[in-house]
Amino acid sequence: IKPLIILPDPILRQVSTPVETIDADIRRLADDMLETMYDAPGIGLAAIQIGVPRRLLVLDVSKEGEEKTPLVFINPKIVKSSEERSVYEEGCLSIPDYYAEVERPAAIAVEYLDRDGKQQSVEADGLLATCLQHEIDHLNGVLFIDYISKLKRDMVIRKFTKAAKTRGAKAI
Ligand SMILES: O=C(O)C[C@@H](Cc1ccccc1)[C@H](O)SCc1ccccc1
Ligand SMILES: [Zn+2]
Repeated sequence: IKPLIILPDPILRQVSTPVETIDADIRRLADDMLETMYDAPGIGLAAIQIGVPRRLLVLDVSKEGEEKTPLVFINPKIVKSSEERSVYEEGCLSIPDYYAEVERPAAIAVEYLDRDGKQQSVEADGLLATCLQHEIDHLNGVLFIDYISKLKRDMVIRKFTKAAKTRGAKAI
């Protein structure tokens, strides 16, 4: 289980670089990310959220009590987005306990490499489409609070900046 990077850490704003070779190290990183995600608990996690600026994300949108379906997306690319849009109340493991409604394309097509380095493509809608777009945003240094009003975003950043100071103080 790896420590999560929390707002306002500037690492979250980095653009992650493509994965060159899919080897045992990348597969171990993906497994570490899945373990960290399940522990949070969350339904998605991008490598940057544990401080690794690589274009790799994991997700599992299976429901409670259902068979787990962990998915690994390497160098994902959105190749199609529907005109139709949907709204979800989103959260983020890097912005704990803050939720806001975000509107995104309702359906997308994504091309990516799987954990064996095999080229894959998937058509997604519903929560999978929302989660995939949320995670791919992370790979580009974009956070879901970038879709809310500037007023609200500045309030959230101010709140987390203050908390970071007190957290730092406590550490001392
Ligand atoms: O990337 C993350 O921080 C994990 C996100 C993924 C996510 C955000 C919004 C909508 C869907 C997925 C979540 O914090 S995981 C926690 C969670 C679980 C169910 C629904 C919403 C958020
Ligand atoms: Zn997030």
